[in-house]
Amino acid sequence: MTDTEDRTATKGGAAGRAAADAAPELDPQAARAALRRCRRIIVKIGSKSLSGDAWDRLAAEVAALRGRSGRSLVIVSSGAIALGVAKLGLKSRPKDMAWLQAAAAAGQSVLMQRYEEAFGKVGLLVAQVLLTHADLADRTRTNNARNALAALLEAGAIPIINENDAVAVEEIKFGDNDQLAAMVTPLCEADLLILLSDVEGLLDGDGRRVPFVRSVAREARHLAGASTSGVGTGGMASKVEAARRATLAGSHVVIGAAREAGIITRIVSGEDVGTLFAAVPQRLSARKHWIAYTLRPRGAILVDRGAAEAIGSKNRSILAVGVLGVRGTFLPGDAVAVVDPDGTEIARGLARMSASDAARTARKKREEAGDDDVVVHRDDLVVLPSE
Ligand SMILES: Nc1ncnc2c1ncn2[C@@H]1O[C@H](COP(=O)(O)OP(=O)(O)O)[C@@H](O)[C@H]1O
Ligand SMILES: N[C@@H](CCC(=O)OP(=O)(O)O)C(=O)O
Repeated sequence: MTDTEDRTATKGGAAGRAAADAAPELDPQAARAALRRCRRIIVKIGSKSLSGDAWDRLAAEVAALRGRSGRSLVIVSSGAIALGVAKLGLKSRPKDMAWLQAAAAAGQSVLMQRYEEAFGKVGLLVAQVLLTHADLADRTRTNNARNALAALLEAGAIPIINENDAVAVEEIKFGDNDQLAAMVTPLCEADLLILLSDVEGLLDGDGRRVPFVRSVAREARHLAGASTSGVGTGGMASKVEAARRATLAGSHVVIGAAREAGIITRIVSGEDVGTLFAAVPQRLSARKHWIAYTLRPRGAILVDRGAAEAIGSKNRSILAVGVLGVRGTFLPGDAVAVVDPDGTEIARGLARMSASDAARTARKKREEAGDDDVVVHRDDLVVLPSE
Protein backbone atom coordinates (compact mmCIF):
# COMPACT_ATOMS: atom_id res chain seq x y z
CA MET A 1 0.00 0.00 0.00
CA THR A 2 1.36 3.41 -0.88
CA ASP A 3 1.05 6.62 1.09
CA THR A 4 -1.07 8.04 -1.72
CA GLU A 5 -3.58 5.23 -1.33
CA ASP A 6 -3.53 5.83 2.39
CA ARG A 7 -4.37 9.52 2.04
CA THR A 8 -6.94 8.98 -0.69
CA ALA A 9 -8.72 6.33 1.29
CA THR A 10 -9.15 8.49 4.38
CA LYS A 11 -11.26 10.94 2.37
CA GLY A 12 -13.95 8.26 2.21
CA GLY A 13 -15.67 6.47 -0.67
CA ALA A 14 -19.33 6.61 -1.64
CA ALA A 15 -20.44 5.06 1.64
CA GLY A 16 -18.13 7.27 3.69
CA ARG A 17 -19.43 10.39 2.00
CA ALA A 18 -23.05 9.27 2.22
CA ALA A 19 -22.52 8.52 5.89
CA ALA A 20 -21.06 11.94 6.56
CA ASP A 21 -23.87 13.71 4.64
CA ALA A 22 -26.88 12.14 6.27
CA ALA A 23 -25.39 10.57 9.41
CA PRO A 24 -27.01 7.21 8.54
CA GLU A 25 -25.06 5.61 11.38
CA LEU A 26 -27.71 7.15 13.63
CA ASP A 27 -30.80 7.07 11.46
CA PRO A 28 -32.07 3.73 10.10
CA GLN A 29 -34.01 5.33 7.25
CA ALA A 30 -31.09 7.41 6.05
CA ALA A 31 -28.88 4.35 6.32
CA ARG A 32 -31.25 2.24 4.22
CA ALA A 33 -31.48 5.03 1.63
CA ALA A 34 -27.67 5.19 1.48
CA LEU A 35 -27.60 1.55 0.31
CA ARG A 36 -29.16 2.64 -2.98
CA ARG A 37 -26.03 4.65 -3.72
CA CYS A 38 -23.59 1.76 -3.14
CA ARG A 39 -21.54 0.86 -6.20
CA ARG A 40 -18.98 -1.76 -5.17
CA ILE A 41 -20.77 -4.64 -3.49
CA ILE A 42 -19.30 -7.76 -1.91
CA VAL A 43 -21.69 -10.67 -1.38
CA LYS A 44 -20.46 -13.34 1.03
CA ILE A 45 -22.43 -16.55 0.92
CA GLY A 46 -22.03 -19.25 3.56
CA SER A 47 -21.82 -23.05 3.19
CA LYS A 48 -25.31 -23.51 4.66
CA SER A 49 -26.85 -21.50 1.83
CA LEU A 50 -25.11 -23.16 -1.10
CA SER A 51 -27.29 -25.99 -2.29
CA GLY A 52 -30.05 -26.61 -4.83
CA ASP A 53 -30.68 -23.62 -7.06
CA ALA A 54 -28.68 -21.19 -4.89
CA TRP A 55 -26.13 -20.56 -7.67
CA ASP A 56 -28.81 -19.85 -10.29
CA ARG A 57 -30.61 -17.42 -7.99
CA LEU A 58 -27.35 -15.67 -7.16
CA ALA A 59 -26.42 -15.47 -10.85
CA ALA A 60 -29.80 -13.96 -11.76
CA GLU A 61 -29.47 -11.26 -9.11
CA VAL A 62 -25.88 -10.43 -9.96
CA ALA A 63 -26.75 -10.22 -13.68
CA ALA A 64 -29.64 -7.87 -12.93
CA LEU A 65 -27.64 -5.57 -10.65
CA ARG A 66 -24.24 -5.52 -12.28
CA GLY A 67 -23.30 -2.66 -14.52
CA ARG A 68 -26.38 -0.62 -13.59
CA SER A 69 -25.21 2.86 -12.64
CA GLY A 70 -21.67 1.55 -12.50
CA ARG A 71 -22.29 -1.19 -9.96
CA SER A 72 -19.76 -4.01 -9.66
CA LEU A 73 -19.99 -7.15 -7.58
CA VAL A 74 -17.51 -9.47 -5.91
CA ILE A 75 -18.46 -12.79 -4.34
CA VAL A 76 -16.82 -14.39 -1.33
CA SER A 77 -17.99 -17.98 -1.40
CA SER A 78 -17.73 -20.77 1.13
CA GLY A 79 -18.86 -24.27 0.30
CA ALA A 80 -15.68 -26.05 -0.83
CA ILE A 81 -15.41 -28.25 2.26
CA ALA A 82 -19.12 -29.15 2.32
CA LEU A 83 -19.07 -30.05 -1.39
CA GLY A 84 -15.80 -31.95 -0.98
CA VAL A 85 -17.17 -33.99 1.92
CA ALA A 86 -20.02 -35.16 -0.34
CA LYS A 87 -17.72 -35.72 -3.33
CA LEU A 88 -15.26 -37.86 -1.35
CA GLY A 89 -18.13 -39.80 0.22
CA LEU A 90 -17.20 -38.85 3.79
CA LYS A 91 -19.88 -39.32 6.46
CA SER A 92 -19.31 -35.93 8.09
CA ARG A 93 -16.99 -32.94 8.06
CA PRO A 94 -13.53 -34.30 9.01
CA LYS A 95 -11.69 -32.95 12.09
CA ASP A 96 -8.22 -33.83 10.89
CA MET A 97 -6.51 -30.90 9.09
CA ALA A 98 -5.18 -32.91 6.13
CA TRP A 99 -8.64 -34.40 5.51
CA LEU A 100 -10.28 -30.99 5.75
CA GLN A 101 -7.78 -29.72 3.22
CA ALA A 102 -8.43 -32.72 0.98
CA ALA A 103 -12.17 -32.05 1.17
CA ALA A 104 -11.63 -28.38 0.33
CA ALA A 105 -9.43 -29.24 -2.66
CA ALA A 106 -11.95 -31.78 -3.94
CA GLY A 107 -14.87 -29.43 -3.36
CA GLN A 108 -13.37 -26.18 -4.68
CA SER A 109 -13.44 -27.42 -8.28
CA VAL A 110 -17.09 -28.47 -7.90
CA LEU A 111 -17.86 -25.09 -6.35
CA MET A 112 -16.35 -23.25 -9.30
CA GLN A 113 -18.11 -25.57 -11.73
CA ARG A 114 -21.42 -24.55 -10.15
CA TYR A 115 -20.52 -20.88 -10.52
CA GLU A 116 -19.28 -21.37 -14.11
CA GLU A 117 -22.53 -23.07 -15.09
CA ALA A 118 -24.96 -20.75 -13.32
CA PHE A 119 -23.23 -17.50 -14.23
CA GLY A 120 -22.50 -18.73 -17.78
CA LYS A 121 -26.23 -19.18 -18.34
CA VAL A 122 -26.80 -15.46 -17.71
CA GLY A 123 -23.79 -14.42 -19.76
CA LEU A 124 -21.41 -13.65 -16.90
CA LEU A 125 -17.74 -14.59 -16.58
CA VAL A 126 -16.43 -15.74 -13.23
CA ALA A 127 -12.84 -15.92 -11.96
CA GLN A 128 -11.48 -17.87 -9.01
CA VAL A 129 -9.33 -16.05 -6.43
CA LEU A 130 -7.95 -18.14 -3.57
CA LEU A 131 -6.27 -16.36 -0.67
CA THR A 132 -4.69 -17.22 2.66
CA HIS A 133 -4.25 -14.90 5.59
CA ALA A 134 -0.49 -15.01 4.94
CA ASP A 135 -1.18 -13.45 1.52
CA LEU A 136 -3.10 -10.53 2.98
CA ALA A 137 -0.55 -10.06 5.78
CA ASP A 138 2.09 -9.40 3.12
CA ARG A 139 2.02 -5.93 1.54
CA THR A 140 3.31 -7.00 -1.85
CA ARG A 141 0.89 -9.89 -2.15
CA THR A 142 -1.95 -7.70 -0.89
CA ASN A 143 -1.17 -5.17 -3.60
CA ASN A 144 -1.02 -7.96 -6.20
CA ALA A 145 -4.42 -9.22 -5.07
CA ARG A 146 -5.85 -5.68 -5.17
CA ASN A 147 -4.55 -5.13 -8.71
CA ALA A 148 -5.78 -8.52 -9.93
CA LEU A 149 -9.25 -7.88 -8.47
CA ALA A 150 -9.40 -4.42 -10.03
CA ALA A 151 -8.36 -5.83 -13.43
CA LEU A 152 -10.97 -8.60 -13.20
CA LEU A 153 -13.71 -6.07 -12.47
CA GLU A 154 -12.52 -3.88 -15.33
CA ALA A 155 -12.66 -6.94 -17.60
CA GLY A 156 -16.29 -7.42 -16.55
CA ALA A 157 -15.68 -10.67 -14.66
CA ILE A 158 -17.13 -11.59 -11.26
CA PRO A 159 -14.34 -12.57 -8.85
CA ILE A 160 -15.27 -15.56 -6.68
CA ILE A 161 -13.03 -15.47 -3.62
CA ASN A 162 -12.48 -18.29 -1.16
CA GLU A 163 -9.79 -19.24 1.28
CA ASN A 164 -7.02 -21.40 -0.18
CA ASP A 165 -7.86 -24.12 2.34
CA ALA A 166 -5.54 -26.73 0.84
CA VAL A 167 -2.48 -24.84 2.09
CA ALA A 168 -3.93 -22.87 5.01
CA VAL A 169 -3.08 -24.32 8.39
CA GLU A 170 -4.16 -22.68 11.63
CA GLU A 171 -1.64 -19.82 11.83
CA ILE A 172 -2.24 -18.62 8.26
CA LYS A 173 -6.02 -19.10 8.23
CA PHE A 174 -8.56 -16.28 8.22
CA GLY A 175 -10.65 -18.16 10.74
CA ASP A 176 -13.65 -18.19 8.44
CA ASN A 177 -14.98 -16.51 5.33
CA ASP A 178 -16.83 -13.80 7.27
CA GLN A 179 -13.42 -12.49 8.36
CA LEU A 180 -12.02 -12.98 4.86
CA ALA A 181 -14.89 -10.85 3.51
CA ALA A 182 -14.19 -8.12 6.09
CA MET A 183 -10.52 -8.03 5.05
CA VAL A 184 -11.35 -7.98 1.35
CA THR A 185 -13.78 -5.03 1.85
CA PRO A 186 -11.09 -2.29 2.04
CA LEU A 187 -9.04 -4.12 -0.59
CA CYS A 188 -11.91 -3.78 -3.10
CA GLU A 189 -12.91 -0.36 -1.75
CA ALA A 190 -16.37 -1.83 -1.34
CA ASP A 191 -19.14 0.38 0.01
CA LEU A 192 -21.50 -2.50 0.82
CA LEU A 193 -20.85 -5.96 2.23
CA ILE A 194 -23.78 -8.40 2.23
CA LEU A 195 -23.40 -11.48 4.43
CA LEU A 196 -25.91 -14.09 3.24
CA SER A 197 -26.75 -16.93 5.59
CA ASP A 198 -29.59 -19.28 6.55
CA VAL A 199 -31.11 -16.76 8.98
CA GLU A 200 -32.96 -13.54 8.14
CA GLY A 201 -30.43 -11.49 10.07
CA LEU A 202 -29.27 -11.08 13.63
CA LEU A 203 -32.10 -12.36 15.83
CA ASP A 204 -32.89 -11.11 19.33
CA GLY A 205 -33.69 -13.26 22.38
CA ASP A 206 -37.29 -13.74 21.13
CA GLY A 207 -36.18 -14.80 17.65
CA ARG A 208 -37.14 -11.43 16.10
CA ARG A 209 -34.94 -9.83 13.45
CA VAL A 210 -32.88 -6.85 14.62
CA PRO A 211 -33.25 -4.42 11.69
CA PHE A 212 -30.53 -1.92 12.59
CA VAL A 213 -27.44 -2.01 14.79
CA ARG A 214 -25.92 1.27 15.98
CA SER A 215 -23.49 -0.19 18.46
CA VAL A 216 -22.13 -3.72 18.14
CA ALA A 217 -21.07 -3.70 21.79
CA ARG A 218 -24.44 -2.61 23.15
CA GLU A 219 -26.90 -4.13 20.68
CA ALA A 220 -25.37 -7.08 18.87
CA ARG A 221 -22.51 -8.91 20.52
CA HIS A 222 -24.51 -10.39 23.39
CA LEU A 223 -27.17 -11.70 20.97
CA ALA A 224 -24.67 -13.44 18.71
CA GLY A 225 -22.95 -15.32 21.52
CA ALA A 226 -20.03 -17.55 20.63
CA SER A 227 -21.99 -19.61 18.16
CA THR A 228 -20.28 -21.99 15.79
CA SER A 229 -22.48 -24.21 13.67
CA GLY A 230 -21.70 -27.70 12.37
CA VAL A 231 -21.58 -26.92 8.63
CA GLY A 232 -20.07 -23.45 8.49
CA THR A 233 -17.30 -22.35 10.77
CA GLY A 234 -18.20 -18.82 11.77
CA GLY A 235 -21.63 -18.58 13.33
CA MET A 236 -23.38 -15.28 14.05
CA ALA A 237 -20.64 -13.99 16.38
CA SER A 238 -18.22 -14.06 13.49
CA LYS A 239 -20.65 -12.23 11.20
CA VAL A 240 -21.19 -9.50 13.78
CA GLU A 241 -17.43 -9.04 14.23
CA ALA A 242 -16.92 -9.03 10.46
CA ALA A 243 -19.69 -6.41 10.20
CA ARG A 244 -18.01 -4.23 12.82
CA ARG A 245 -14.68 -4.38 11.02
CA ALA A 246 -16.14 -3.70 7.58
CA THR A 247 -18.08 -0.66 8.84
CA LEU A 248 -14.78 0.72 10.16
CA ALA A 249 -13.47 0.45 6.58
CA GLY A 250 -16.34 2.71 5.46
CA SER A 251 -18.65 0.01 4.17
CA HIS A 252 -22.26 -0.61 5.09
CA VAL A 253 -22.99 -4.21 6.04
CA VAL A 254 -26.23 -6.19 5.85
CA ILE A 255 -26.72 -9.72 7.17
CA GLY A 256 -29.58 -11.35 5.25
CA ALA A 257 -31.21 -14.65 4.31
CA ALA A 258 -29.88 -16.28 1.14
CA ARG A 259 -33.20 -18.11 0.66
CA GLU A 260 -35.31 -14.94 0.49
CA ALA A 261 -36.28 -14.21 -3.11
CA GLY A 262 -34.41 -11.25 -4.57
CA ILE A 263 -32.62 -10.57 -1.31
CA ILE A 264 -29.62 -8.75 -2.81
CA THR A 265 -31.84 -6.54 -4.96
CA ARG A 266 -34.08 -5.76 -2.00
CA ILE A 267 -31.09 -4.81 0.17
CA VAL A 268 -29.61 -2.61 -2.56
CA SER A 269 -33.04 -0.96 -3.07
CA GLY A 270 -33.02 0.14 0.57
CA GLU A 271 -35.80 -2.21 1.71
CA ASP A 272 -36.05 -3.00 5.40
CA VAL A 273 -34.69 -6.57 5.21
CA GLY A 274 -31.89 -8.23 7.16
CA THR A 275 -29.78 -6.52 9.79
CA LEU A 276 -28.02 -3.32 8.78
CA PHE A 277 -24.79 -2.02 10.30
CA ALA A 278 -24.10 1.46 8.88
CA ALA A 279 -20.63 2.55 7.77
CA VAL A 280 -18.77 4.74 10.24
CA PRO A 281 -18.38 8.29 8.88
CA GLN A 282 -14.70 8.58 9.82
CA ARG A 283 -13.49 5.46 8.14
CA LEU A 284 -9.98 4.11 8.50
CA SER A 285 -7.70 4.25 5.48
CA ALA A 286 -7.13 0.89 3.81
CA ARG A 287 -3.60 0.82 5.25
CA LYS A 288 -4.65 1.57 8.81
CA HIS A 289 -7.49 -0.94 8.54
CA TRP A 290 -4.92 -3.49 7.36
CA ILE A 291 -2.68 -2.76 10.35
CA ALA A 292 -5.54 -3.00 12.85
CA TYR A 293 -7.70 -5.77 11.41
CA THR A 294 -5.68 -7.93 9.01
CA LEU A 295 -2.24 -8.17 10.61
CA ARG A 296 -1.92 -10.31 13.70
CA PRO A 297 0.12 -8.84 16.54
CA ARG A 298 3.44 -10.57 17.18
CA GLY A 299 3.70 -9.08 20.63
CA ALA A 300 2.58 -6.22 22.82
CA ILE A 301 3.92 -2.90 24.05
CA LEU A 302 2.80 -1.94 27.54
CA VAL A 303 2.53 1.83 27.90
CA ASP A 304 2.09 4.14 30.89
CA ARG A 305 -0.93 6.41 31.38
CA GLY A 306 0.79 9.43 29.86
CA ALA A 307 1.61 7.56 26.67
CA ALA A 308 -1.88 6.02 26.52
CA GLU A 309 -3.38 9.50 26.72
CA ALA A 310 -0.95 10.96 24.19
CA ILE A 311 -1.74 8.38 21.53
CA GLY A 312 -5.45 8.30 22.33
CA SER A 313 -6.30 11.98 22.26
CA LYS A 314 -3.27 13.73 20.82
CA ASN A 315 -2.36 11.48 17.90
CA ARG A 316 1.24 11.10 19.13
CA SER A 317 3.81 8.40 18.40
CA ILE A 318 4.79 5.97 21.15
CA LEU A 319 8.14 7.04 22.58
CA ALA A 320 10.43 4.81 24.60
CA VAL A 321 9.99 7.00 27.68
CA GLY A 322 6.32 5.92 27.95
CA VAL A 323 6.98 2.20 27.53
CA LEU A 324 6.68 0.09 30.68
CA GLY A 325 7.60 -3.20 29.06
CA VAL A 326 7.14 -5.48 26.07
CA ARG A 327 5.72 -8.94 25.45
CA GLY A 328 6.56 -11.37 22.67
CA THR A 329 9.41 -11.35 20.18
CA PHE A 330 8.61 -8.88 17.45
CA LEU A 331 10.94 -7.38 14.87
CA PRO A 332 10.89 -3.92 13.23
CA GLY A 333 7.85 -3.76 10.92
CA ASP A 334 5.89 -6.39 12.83
CA ALA A 335 2.39 -5.66 14.11
CA VAL A 336 2.09 -5.10 17.85
CA ALA A 337 -0.76 -4.57 20.29
CA VAL A 338 -0.55 -1.50 22.52
CA VAL A 339 -1.77 -2.17 26.04
CA ASP A 340 -2.52 0.43 28.75
CA PRO A 341 -1.78 -0.02 32.50
CA ASP A 342 -5.26 -1.57 33.02
CA GLY A 343 -4.40 -4.34 30.57
CA THR A 344 -6.77 -2.99 27.87
CA GLU A 345 -5.62 -3.13 24.28
CA ILE A 346 -5.99 0.47 23.12
CA ALA A 347 -4.21 0.48 19.77
CA ARG A 348 -2.34 -1.52 17.18
CA GLY A 349 0.67 -0.50 15.21
CA LEU A 350 3.85 -1.47 13.42
CA ALA A 351 6.93 -1.56 15.63
CA ARG A 352 9.88 0.62 14.63
CA MET A 353 12.27 -1.51 16.69
CA SER A 354 12.55 -5.12 17.83
CA ALA A 355 11.13 -6.29 21.14
CA SER A 356 14.58 -6.54 22.72
CA ASP A 357 15.65 -3.08 21.47
CA ALA A 358 12.35 -1.57 22.65
CA ALA A 359 12.75 -3.12 26.11
CA ARG A 360 16.40 -2.00 26.39
CA THR A 361 15.71 1.54 25.14
CA ALA A 362 12.71 1.93 27.43
CA ARG A 363 14.79 0.82 30.43
CA LYS A 364 17.52 3.30 29.54
CA LYS A 365 15.04 6.17 29.07
CA ARG A 366 13.58 5.64 32.50
CA GLU A 367 17.07 5.91 34.03
CA GLU A 368 18.36 8.88 32.03
CA ALA A 369 16.44 11.63 30.29
CA GLY A 370 17.37 12.63 26.72
CA ASP A 371 16.18 12.62 23.15
CA ASP A 372 13.44 10.12 22.75
CA ASP A 373 13.22 7.12 20.48
CA VAL A 374 10.12 6.21 18.53
CA VAL A 375 8.89 2.70 19.29
CA VAL A 376 5.74 2.99 17.13
CA HIS A 377 5.37 5.97 14.81
CA ARG A 378 1.96 7.66 14.72
CA ASP A 379 1.71 7.01 10.94
CA ASP A 380 1.75 3.30 11.75
CA LEU A 381 -0.53 3.50 14.77
CA VAL A 382 -4.29 2.87 14.90
CA VAL A 383 -6.26 3.72 18.02
CA LEU A 384 -8.93 1.06 18.41
CA PRO A 385 -12.54 2.13 18.93
CA SER A 386 -13.58 1.63 22.54
CA GLU A 387 -16.32 -0.90 21.72
N1 LIG B 1 -28.61 -14.15 17.56
C1 LIG B 1 -28.54 -14.94 16.46
N2 LIG B 1 -29.25 -14.60 15.36
C2 LIG B 1 -29.21 -15.34 14.24
N3 LIG B 1 -28.47 -16.47 14.12
C3 LIG B 1 -27.75 -16.89 15.17
C4 LIG B 1 -27.74 -16.14 16.39
N4 LIG B 1 -26.92 -16.76 17.26
C5 LIG B 1 -26.45 -17.85 16.61
N5 LIG B 1 -26.91 -17.94 15.34
C6 LIG B 1 -26.57 -19.02 14.39
O1 LIG B 1 -25.71 -18.52 13.35
C7 LIG B 1 -25.92 -19.34 12.21
C8 LIG B 1 -25.37 -18.67 10.94
O2 LIG B 1 -23.96 -18.71 10.92
P1 LIG B 1 -23.12 -19.85 10.15
O3 LIG B 1 -23.48 -21.17 10.69
O4 LIG B 1 -21.68 -19.46 10.20
O5 LIG B 1 -23.69 -19.73 8.69
P2 LIG B 1 -23.04 -19.59 7.26
O6 LIG B 1 -22.68 -20.93 6.78
O7 LIG B 1 -24.17 -18.99 6.48
O8 LIG B 1 -21.86 -18.66 7.36
C9 LIG B 1 -27.40 -19.53 12.18
O9 LIG B 1 -27.79 -20.68 11.49
C10 LIG B 1 -27.78 -19.61 13.68
O10 LIG B 1 -27.90 -20.94 14.09
N1 LIG C 1 -13.27 -22.01 2.98
C1 LIG C 1 -14.33 -22.80 3.57
C2 LIG C 1 -15.36 -21.87 4.18
C3 LIG C 1 -15.41 -21.92 5.65
C4 LIG C 1 -16.47 -20.94 6.19
O1 LIG C 1 -16.17 -19.83 6.64
O2 LIG C 1 -17.75 -21.34 6.03
P1 LIG C 1 -19.07 -20.46 6.38
O3 LIG C 1 -19.09 -20.17 7.85
O4 LIG C 1 -20.18 -21.32 5.95
O5 LIG C 1 -18.97 -19.19 5.58
C5 LIG C 1 -15.06 -23.61 2.48
O6 LIG C 1 -15.06 -23.21 1.33
O7 LIG C 1 -15.63 -24.64 2.84
